[in-house]
Amino acid sequence: MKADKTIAFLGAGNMARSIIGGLVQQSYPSQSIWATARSQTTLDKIPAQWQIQTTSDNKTAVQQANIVVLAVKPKQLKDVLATLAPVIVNNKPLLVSVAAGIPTSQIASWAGDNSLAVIRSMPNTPSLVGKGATGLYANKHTTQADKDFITELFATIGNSTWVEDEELLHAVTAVSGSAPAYFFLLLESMVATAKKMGLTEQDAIKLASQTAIGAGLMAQQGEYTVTELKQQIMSPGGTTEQAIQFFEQNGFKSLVNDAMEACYQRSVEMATEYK
Ligand SMILES: NC(=O)C1=CN([C@@H]2O[C@H](COP(=O)(O)OP(=O)(O)OC[C@H]3O[C@@H](n4cnc5c(N)ncnc54)[C@H](O)[C@@H]3O)[C@@H](O)[C@H]2O)C=CC1
Ligand SMILES: O=C(O)[C@@H]1CCC=N1
Repeated sequence: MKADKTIAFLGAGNMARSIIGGLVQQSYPSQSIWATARSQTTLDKIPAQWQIQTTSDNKTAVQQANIVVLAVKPKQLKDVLATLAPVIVNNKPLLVSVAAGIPTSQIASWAGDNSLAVIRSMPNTPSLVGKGATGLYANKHTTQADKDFITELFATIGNSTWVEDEELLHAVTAVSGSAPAYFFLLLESMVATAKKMGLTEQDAIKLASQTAIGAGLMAQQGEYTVTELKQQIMSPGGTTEQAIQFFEQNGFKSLVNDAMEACYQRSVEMATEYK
């Protein structure tokens, strides 16, 4: 990609570090990446070999930036933007929020100008290993060039999906933003049982995580539906059938549905919680 823009990440926490790590590994010029945090302890978690620019002063980072990635917690965003409003209104960087729930209109308003270009994203932590899945929405003040750059940016760390209706980002949060944790929960449970069955933790993780990667790749190929892929493993009278029947008869699908609905509803709530 044309790496000609300076990007400032405000809030160098888990999500920002996942995206930055992905960008650095894909050779985005490290001198064009800034990351901020209030404490030095947080900044120290950024690997020194990334050689990016760090500061505890958001204003210093924003002043250099063409793109400002808002990566603090949703409840911190209002105060962060209020303090930076004068420099944002003056420099008009493209704002890219990763914050769950908070609408683009709210972000522009907190930043002091309703006509600011704001892109709202919902990435996920596998961005760190180049396998991120990101949902994107652009407000009407964003140019096609802004959208193209952000598409390319997220393409360096995985794939991305634009939605035309901002409300759909709540669903993206339930399907991919929060979802690595669902798979980690499943792996955690599988590894615990594998250990009871006699495997070492290391072998169990090696087997189960490779299985997760393989299943994901097959689903992504799209040659068969996920239902067909599931059925291909279920030999009649065999072992898989026992496990799948147990899952399905004991409410697995409704459990997944209810968990995702809870995630979605929390995202909706967060849209108004921090006004
Ligand atoms: N963790 C995840 O998997 C995902 C997180 N998100 C969103 O990313 C955002 C950040 O989440 P995490 O990285 O998980 O949280 P985090 O707590 O790891 O990171 C937030 C960082 O912001 C820093 N910070 C707090 N106040 C600040 C200020 N005034 N100026 C500069 N830095 C400040 C904190 O030191 C902290 O390191 C949230 O808005 C969340 O909704 C979105 C998608 C996935
Ligand atoms: O749990 C959260 O609120 C954030 C948003 C998506 C993933 N983590």
